[in-house]
Amino acid sequence: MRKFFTQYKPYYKNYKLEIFYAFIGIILVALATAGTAYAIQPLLDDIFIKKDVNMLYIMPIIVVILYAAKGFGGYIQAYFISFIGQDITRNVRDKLFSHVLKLDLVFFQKTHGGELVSRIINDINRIQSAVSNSLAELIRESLTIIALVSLVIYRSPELAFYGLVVLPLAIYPLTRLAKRMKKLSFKSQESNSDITSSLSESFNNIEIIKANGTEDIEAKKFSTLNLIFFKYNMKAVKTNELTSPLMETLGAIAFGTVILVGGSRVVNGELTTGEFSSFIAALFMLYTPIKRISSLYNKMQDAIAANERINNIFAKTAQIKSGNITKIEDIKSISFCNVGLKYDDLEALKNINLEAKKGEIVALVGDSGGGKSSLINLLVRFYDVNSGEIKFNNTNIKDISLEELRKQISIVTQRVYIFNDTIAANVAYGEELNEIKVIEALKQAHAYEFVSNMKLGVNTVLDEFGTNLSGGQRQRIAIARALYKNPKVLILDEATSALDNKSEGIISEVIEEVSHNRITFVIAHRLSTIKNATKIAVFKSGEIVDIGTQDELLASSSEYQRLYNSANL
Ligand SMILES: Nc1ncnc2c1ncn2[C@@H]1O[C@H](COP(=O)(O)OP(=O)(O)OP(=O)(O)O)[C@@H](O)[C@H]1O
Repeated sequence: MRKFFTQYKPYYKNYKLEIFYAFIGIILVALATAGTAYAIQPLLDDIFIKKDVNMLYIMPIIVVILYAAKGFGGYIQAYFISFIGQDITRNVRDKLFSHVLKLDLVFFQKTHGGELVSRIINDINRIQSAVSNSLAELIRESLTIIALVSLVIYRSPELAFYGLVVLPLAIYPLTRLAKRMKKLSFKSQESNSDITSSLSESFNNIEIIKANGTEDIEAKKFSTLNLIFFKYNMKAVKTNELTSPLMETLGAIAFGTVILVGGSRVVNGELTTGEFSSFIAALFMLYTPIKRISSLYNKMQDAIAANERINNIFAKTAQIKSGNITKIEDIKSISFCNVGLKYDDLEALKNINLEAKKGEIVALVGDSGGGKSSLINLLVRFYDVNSGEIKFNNTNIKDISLEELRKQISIVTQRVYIFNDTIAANVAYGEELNEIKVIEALKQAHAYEFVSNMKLGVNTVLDEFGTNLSGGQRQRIAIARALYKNPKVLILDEATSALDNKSEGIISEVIEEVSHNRITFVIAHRLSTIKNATKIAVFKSGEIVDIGTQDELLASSSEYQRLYNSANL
């Protein structure tokens, strides 16, 4: 628990004023609570026994003041404490999201999106009450305990001893319960993120689920996870709720002893009824904050477990480090020199040697799994080479800053990413929006004709999946987006494979038209897309087996002939 608060201590520095106000609230509540117990003595002794009429008028006013002070204190404390908690979690959530976004692509491939959502939303929510409400309650209840214990001792040190002696006995079972709570909280949180993952997977794959009629199977899978979650939660409830009966039983033992000892003092006339009643009231009141603190301690375990999960993500760092070169004026050539790439144990690329010059279209072809996309992964540094090097002009790719590298490269993949925004905003994504430039890019991508026929033109709003466009149109919007930033390197990875012949023909034309002032890489299964490539690299099992123009390869490469013949079946 100390580790938890040490971690969040720096945040509290930003809330000095809020903490001050909250503290005033806390003190008001603690003093008013002890004051209420204190007031019982004059109430009984002065009004009921001594029949003091003045007190009859003073006491109601005192009671109202005490309760009003307690209510007001509670209100300002609740407001400022919530403010601190909400603001800290807002900051941590921002920090975690931007940290996650900067992690390597491999992290996202290995971590389920739903799990990340669960950590950023649910786990951080769990921390919220710990850094604010629970901490404040802890302080408030501790102060209340101090005030009430002082009163109890002041009333009768002997009775106080009998009333409080059982408390140390509670420490061992309470710490056992807390340990168990932490374990269960961890499991419940893991199980919660399994549920979120399962949900996001189902919604992302809804088409395939419906097409295969697997709704019931998916619902059953979900139900199993949901049941596990329920069981962990119930185990946690069972553990947490044990605190209360444990404390009540111990409290009752203490109470019984006090009645026995204190009662006989009253009978003997050593203690007034008022003093005894005030003592009993304070003792009663004392057990409530003690009970609350022990259950708070259990709740804190939930936050500590959530915090560990969050810290696990904060501890992850990107392995792909940015270089120092922040500006590349021109890219005249890109060369792969003896490049090798491994994904864990799988050797995806071996001894790759390839050069692409400005103005060239370099096509990458070969069987599925041959390593073409892996080469592109290296070019945008989604992964780093395991051997050899990639050079931009004469500079190692690792020396260029990631921001600059990715600014100079545009990539169009088979899957088109559309944002729920206007066509113009989709084309200018990540750059400043300039309508003239948008239209220019759309024209280059042969997309302006259909866009200008739409009622709102470039201001037409697209939905997230671009469902109001055809496949070929979506693809051309993606190409326009790629061209908008006027990249020095253009990559088209299977950009034509989902298109009909006419759309594919248009895109082949586009590729040729836009390739003059840059380096273009094209991956295509349809060899017609790349017939005009300057050179074609033929991939097989992670190696380039042949390089040449279409005509050269048709004449000399058996692998290319095989691909060509099977593509033209
Ligand atoms: N992120 C990854 N993690 C682990 N293995 C991968 C990853 N990406 C690709 N692979 C593996 O590396 C090998 C090369 O894959 P790659 O995607 O580069 O082939 P490709 O030629 O682009 O195939 P396709 O034409 O089907 O897209 C394959 O065996 C593939 O399973």
